[in-house]
Amino acid sequence: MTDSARNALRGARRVVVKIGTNALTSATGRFNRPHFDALGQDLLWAAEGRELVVVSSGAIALGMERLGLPARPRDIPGKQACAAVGQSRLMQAYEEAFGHAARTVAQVLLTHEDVQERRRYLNVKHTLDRLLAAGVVPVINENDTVSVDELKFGDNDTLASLVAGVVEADALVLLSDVEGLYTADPRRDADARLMTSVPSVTPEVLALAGDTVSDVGTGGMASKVRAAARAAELGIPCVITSGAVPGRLRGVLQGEPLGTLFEPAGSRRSARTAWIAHALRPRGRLVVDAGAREAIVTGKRSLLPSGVTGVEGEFSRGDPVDLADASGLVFARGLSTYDANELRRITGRRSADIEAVLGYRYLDEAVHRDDLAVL
Ligand SMILES: Nc1ncnc2c1ncn2[C@@H]1O[C@H](COP(=O)(O)OP(=O)(O)O)[C@@H](O)[C@H]1O
Ligand SMILES: N[C@@H](CCC(=O)OP(=O)(O)O)C(=O)O
Repeated sequence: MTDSARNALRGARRVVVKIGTNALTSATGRFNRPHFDALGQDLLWAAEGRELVVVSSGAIALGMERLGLPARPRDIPGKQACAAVGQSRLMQAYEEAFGHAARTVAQVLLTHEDVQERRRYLNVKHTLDRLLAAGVVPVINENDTVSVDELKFGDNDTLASLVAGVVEADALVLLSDVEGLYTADPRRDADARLMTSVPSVTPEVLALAGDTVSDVGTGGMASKVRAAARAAELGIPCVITSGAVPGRLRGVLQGEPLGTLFEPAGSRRSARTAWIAHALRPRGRLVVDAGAREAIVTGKRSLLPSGVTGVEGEFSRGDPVDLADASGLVFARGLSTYDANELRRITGRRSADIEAVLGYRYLDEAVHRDDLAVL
């Protein structure tokens, strides 16, 4: 499997590359321009004959430097102000790196809501598709200046994996300041060994990755492993490797055994199912009986009101809801056909009774199969 996944990387036509703050800055947190220029060469190489999407961090670090701040601000407005200053510096650097080769870049700033709401998700997808068709390299970052805490992706590793799903990428490469996932944090443990491949992300694998120890990065290795797991689940191979060593990206896309490869799960889930499973925040929860759970998980059927035993939370039509069994275990996520009050009134009823109870009927299903993702 590892060999075929490495070969798949060589054949990848649409690639998402995430560049972490640590890959752009020196140990003192300053923008490392010579290093960025070398990285730019790798990116240009990657963009040749492929569709390349860059997800780049660095706005806050570059803004901090320009504003002369000694440490990363802890408060949200402080971070937002740094990002506003740093983002234009960051784009200027990408403009120059790609401009030398007459390649065009585009700035795309996203918040969680942009991939949470179906209409906006499609807007993002269509825009990115159009940019790629025109040979443009989108450079994406979180829209730090407008996003508030609850809306934040939290880290650009998550954003990159969501973007990989949105554009249905063939490969995701996360560039950090380490060679990949080690058996322990290599900064703290000299005996830590590099894992060359991860067939599936188990709780043991997740436990290897610590939180960030640097002042400039936010996600740490743990967020990279989670992002890699999400990509793998979408059927997208993901490699974590070093952006600090020139040529690593090139080598990975040539199928060389570099970094840590997270092997893709067998089948590729449809973009829509992936969006429901991963990009949405549930607004409520439907508790279902054992028969309904069985029908959904094994029979790949819709959820009917007759199988619903409880409705928790307040949500509107079309909102994402978790589906839980009687023990509280969440096993699926979907879009509710009815709002919470409507569902409470038709809970346990046959679909044929919906109209008599509500006076109208949208669909027979509480959650339609097409709007359901089993987790
Ligand atoms: N098991 C591990 N393997 C590799 N790196 C680890 C591990 N656990 C913790 N880390 C730390 O995670 C850091 C990378 O995360 P982060 O600082 O968020 O980088 P970035 O800015 O690239 O997103 C590494 O420098 C390393 O010290
Ligand atoms: N959006 C922020 C980066 C957030 C982030 O995830 O940083 P990192 O962990 O370095 O990838 C910025 O541009 O500074």
